[in-house]
Amino acid sequence: MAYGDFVVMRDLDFAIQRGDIFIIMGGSGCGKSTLMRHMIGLKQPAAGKILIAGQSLWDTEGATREALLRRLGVMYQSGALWSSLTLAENIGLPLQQFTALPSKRIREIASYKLALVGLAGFEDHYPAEISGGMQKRAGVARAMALDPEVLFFDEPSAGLDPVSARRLDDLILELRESLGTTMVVITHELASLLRIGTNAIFLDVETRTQIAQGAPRTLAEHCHHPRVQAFLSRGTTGEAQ
Ligand SMILES: Nc1ncnc2c1ncn2[C@@H]1O[C@H](COP(=O)(O)OP(=O)(O)OP(=O)(O)O)[C@@H](O)[C@H]1O
Repeated sequence: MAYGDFVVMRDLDFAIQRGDIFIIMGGSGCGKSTLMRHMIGLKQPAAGKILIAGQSLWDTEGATREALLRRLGVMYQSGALWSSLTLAENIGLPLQQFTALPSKRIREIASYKLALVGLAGFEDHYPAEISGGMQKRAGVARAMALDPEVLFFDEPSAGLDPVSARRLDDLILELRESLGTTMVVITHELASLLRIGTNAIFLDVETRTQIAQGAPRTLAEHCHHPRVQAFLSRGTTGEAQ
């Protein structure tokens, strides 16, 4: 992965299995967001391939590429909600854009998605009328609008109090359990990543490559690399920020 001549990371090689809660770990500026941008089709790798269900994302185009990208959903830090739209309208927007469903059906799907994230009855609220934790959950509902097989989260609990952050983790676990959605999560939150992560990679800013791979709890116990250990054994509020 590179920006011009600046190589952010090289020799990355990992696989995410269906149903994984896959954590992208590493210190500030190592390239976590950049990696996510590559995986969701926003940035092309300088070298190498990203395969989704065996198809190379950056070697496809047109309808094939669109179909691949439709399998992915993204929940950004802010939840990326439009403040001038109600929650139901926010969730309906991708459905309006990408399907030919009638508006009554779109409204029903929006209600269903809101119920999934514990926001039944909040269809006609505006984002500013609900709490930060609820906004994040509405953001998850929006990311789920088109029933993605893989859901990406960039620092989902940033800015949340510990109780709301834990509820968001519970939601990630529940959705994985009930819908089988694969989750890819960038997070610094140690308690969270140890609790929910089933697999992970650690990106090392010094060597500019991955230096550990595996379940976070296993890495915490068995990985002896000093920088991985330092990351996984710090207090719950991170020095690695
Ligand atoms: N658009 C860009 N152009 C040039 N360099 C960039 C660009 N975006 C990020 N970088 C650089 O690439 C490196 C990786 O950045 P990135 O944001 O992916 O890291 P990160 O691990 O997500 O960081 P953080 O944990 O602070 O969010 C950094 O050195 C950053 O300055």
